[in-house]
Amino acid sequence: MTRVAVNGVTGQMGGAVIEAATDSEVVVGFATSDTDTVDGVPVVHPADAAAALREYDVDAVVDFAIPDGALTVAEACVEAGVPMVVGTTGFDEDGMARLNDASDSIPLLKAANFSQGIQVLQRLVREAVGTLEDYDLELMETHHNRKVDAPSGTANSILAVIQEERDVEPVYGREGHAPREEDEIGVFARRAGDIRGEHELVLAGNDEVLSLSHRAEDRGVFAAGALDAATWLVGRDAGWYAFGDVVDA
Ligand SMILES: NC(=O)C1=CN([C@@H]2O[C@H](COP(=O)(O)OP(=O)(O)OC[C@H]3O[C@@H](n4cnc5c(N)ncnc54)[C@H](OP(=O)(O)O)[C@@H]3O)[C@@H](O)[C@H]2O)C=CC1
Ligand SMILES: O=C(O)C1=N[C@H](C(=O)O)C[C@H](O)C1
Repeated sequence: MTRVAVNGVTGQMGGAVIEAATDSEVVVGFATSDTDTVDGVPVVHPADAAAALREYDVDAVVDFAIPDGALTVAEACVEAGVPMVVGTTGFDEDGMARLNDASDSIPLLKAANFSQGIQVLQRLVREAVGTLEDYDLELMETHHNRKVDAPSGTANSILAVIQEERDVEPVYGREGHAPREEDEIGVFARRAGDIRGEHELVLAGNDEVLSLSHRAEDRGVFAAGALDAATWLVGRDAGWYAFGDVVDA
């Protein structure tokens, strides 16, 4: 059984990871709030993460927190020589560079979305955008009202795939007199209720519309994917890995 530490253990995804851990064992969690345990899992402050990784003999860290917290724990993973699965989204350029630096020393796998459906959606997006070359593109995502980053990490990763196929400029919402330019892609983020995560790419020609969409119905899908990634990552060489490496394995 993989011995896992969960960063962001007091959060929505932290709880989902504890619940999904049947083939692995969550032995410790990290969070800043003054909480001793979550579902029987001891909670340690991220500042003490390196010592805890050793004390609890952790095989891999699964992270769903905030960028600053993820970076603190990435540095602890480097210090303790423990692989890390990063699920947190919303890193800036400097944060991404620091994760990259960490991956020089430890195996680090980062994914904006740990569902298998999104992996397939990314392939379909590439094919559709590459084939329907002159169709207008619009990208939409919807999440729960507690999500802090926008657009979602998944929407940004879909946009990155699109931009590998086509030279389009994102326009983040429209207001007032805003006619559509030929080379633009509208990107829209909605926040409401407890929606787990919905993504849709619309490709519109003059007489037809193709819509590619995905809806996560339970956080357990992300938690299970991240735990699979953690088990897969143990024993790998230091480096940067993607969820596709796990799904294709
Ligand atoms: N890749 C994927 O498949 C998915 C990614 N996500 C991403 O995961 C992240 C978390 O989402 P969610 O669980 O909904 O968010 P929550 O707000 O519910 O949880 C965030 C957690 O981070 C903790 N935290 C805050 N500051 C720090 C810190 N400095 N160090 C360590 N932990 C800290 C919080 O606890 P405390 O305040 O006690 O420190 C809390 O436990 C988001 O970036 C989200 O986009 C979400 C779902 C799927
Ligand atoms: O915050 C969330 O909830 C989610 N975040 C990820 C993202 O930003 O893409 C993945 C998923 O959509 C849920």
